Amino acid sequence: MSGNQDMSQQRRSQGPTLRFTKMHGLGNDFMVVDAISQPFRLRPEMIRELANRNFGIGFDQLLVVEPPGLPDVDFRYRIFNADGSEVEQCGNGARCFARFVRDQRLTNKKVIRVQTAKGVIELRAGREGMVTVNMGIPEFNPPAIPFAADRRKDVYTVDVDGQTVELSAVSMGNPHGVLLVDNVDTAPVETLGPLLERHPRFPARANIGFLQILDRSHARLRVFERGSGETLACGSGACAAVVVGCVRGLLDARVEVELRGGKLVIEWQGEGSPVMMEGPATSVFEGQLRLPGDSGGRRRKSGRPHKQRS
Ligand SMILES: N[C@@H](CCC[C@H](N)C(=O)O)C(=O)O
Repeated sequence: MSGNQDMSQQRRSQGPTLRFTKMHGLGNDFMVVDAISQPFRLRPEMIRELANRNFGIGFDQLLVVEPPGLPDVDFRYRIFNADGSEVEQCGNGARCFARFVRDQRLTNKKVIRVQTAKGVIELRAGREGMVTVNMGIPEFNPPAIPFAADRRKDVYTVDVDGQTVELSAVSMGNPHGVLLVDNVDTAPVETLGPLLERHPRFPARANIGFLQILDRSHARLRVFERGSGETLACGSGACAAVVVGCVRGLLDARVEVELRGGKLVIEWQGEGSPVMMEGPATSVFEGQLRLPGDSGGRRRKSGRPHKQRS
């Protein structure tokens, strides 16, 4: 067999090539895949391998762009956590999604409607890489979050690890628990975060936010994300935290939220209104990888720096 034949046989057994873009919103990082112009299907164990920061590409979430399944919608937006679980919402990802579909010329619209697992959200591309997302109306009804409680309350007491903590629960399309803390730098994110993420009162698990209020329009936040661990920023977590702060009478309608990776502006006019989130979306590089022909073996990856467009 010649060297060329040898190589092409090896390529076939290694499977197809997948193009992707690495992006982030305030350090919450993503692998973004266009599943409109290339075939795409990954099993959870392969997503876990790709998310691995040592042996894979490394990301908090995988975002997949698909054709819409509804009228009057531009795309379908699918989100997978680093642990391979598919979820309903990702705010920082939504801003990157808007930038990606415009950079890749999948649309030239400035206002983009996307179908998520929990309804339609609207993304508005602004200047200098900024994107505003209408994140929808928050849901406080316990079964809809889902959170185990016999009636809705602004604050619940939860027993965890031999102690009682107070938290608020809300869905931004995905489930969130929010705890008020005096200082995010010393908050027990690494210890309470994973315990509350998997607490039996959150039957679908939850993202756990630790909120420090500075004044009525400024807050700091750290989030231990369901299925990904603590991230540098969580967009839906920032929305959940502001909504909780408003409901508890501690925050005004427009709040600047400082996360470990940077700042988001969140606006909420109160019950029955949608939450608006504004922040940046950044492309880091484009790459391609060869998927294994059969299952989850190691893969080669290559990347080239991405030219930023604002
Ligand atoms: N980083 C995201 C949230 C991603 C999904 C989340 N981990 C979940 O499981 O619900 C954001 O910016 O909102």
